[in-house]
Amino acid sequence: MTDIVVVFHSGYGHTQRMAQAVAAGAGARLLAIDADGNLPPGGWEHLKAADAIIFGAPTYMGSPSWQFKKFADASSKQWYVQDWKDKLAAGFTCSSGMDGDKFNSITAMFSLAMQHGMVWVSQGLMPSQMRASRRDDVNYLASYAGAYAQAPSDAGADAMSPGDLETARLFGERVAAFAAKLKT
Ligand SMILES: Cc1cc2nc3c(=O)[nH]c(=O)nc-3n(C[C@H](O)[C@H](O)[C@H](O)COP(=O)(O)O)c2cc1C
Repeated sequence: MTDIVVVFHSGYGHTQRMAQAVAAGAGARLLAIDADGNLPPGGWEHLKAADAIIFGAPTYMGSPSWQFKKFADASSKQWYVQDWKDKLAAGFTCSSGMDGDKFNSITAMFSLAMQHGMVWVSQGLMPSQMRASRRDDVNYLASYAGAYAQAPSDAGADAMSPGDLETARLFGERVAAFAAKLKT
């Protein structure tokens, strides 16, 4: 049995819906970074025990939200003792723009994972980029390094693209499949 944690921040609920979809696919537990950038009690212990940690944050001003960055900086304690070394890592983000500099958020998560000596899992889905492709197709945003979602800035979290949420679920499944392989 693998132990996978989705640790994420969400200001307005969009990334939270993504996190729920990733967790559903991975069979993971959710660990929310709060509005002050802190984990709930026991959060660091959960991360230490995990086989895989999936990072999630909204893209704000071209990078992960400051709350996620506070969490990342706080993980320097774990870095000192290499608590997360050889765990699987992966990342996802949501923003309003079709691009919106989401890649910068994923690379911030990638760099965090590399500093911790983790092993990065890519998105692993082919992009939906044909003329016949539709917005609600899986991986319509054509990401490779992590999972993307996009939600118009005047739309609530309830109006997210079903294709983006399915992309997130499949992404979680992929991380879980690798975690299971490493356990055998
Ligand atoms: C402070 C702030 C900065 C933002 N910067 C960006 C940005 O750089 N690119 C973008 O596409 N969307 C940007 N957005 C839009 C959010 O990424 C988008 O609304 C996202 O769905 C929010 O996720 P959340 O509900 O999990 O907080 C920004 C929103 C806020 C509040």
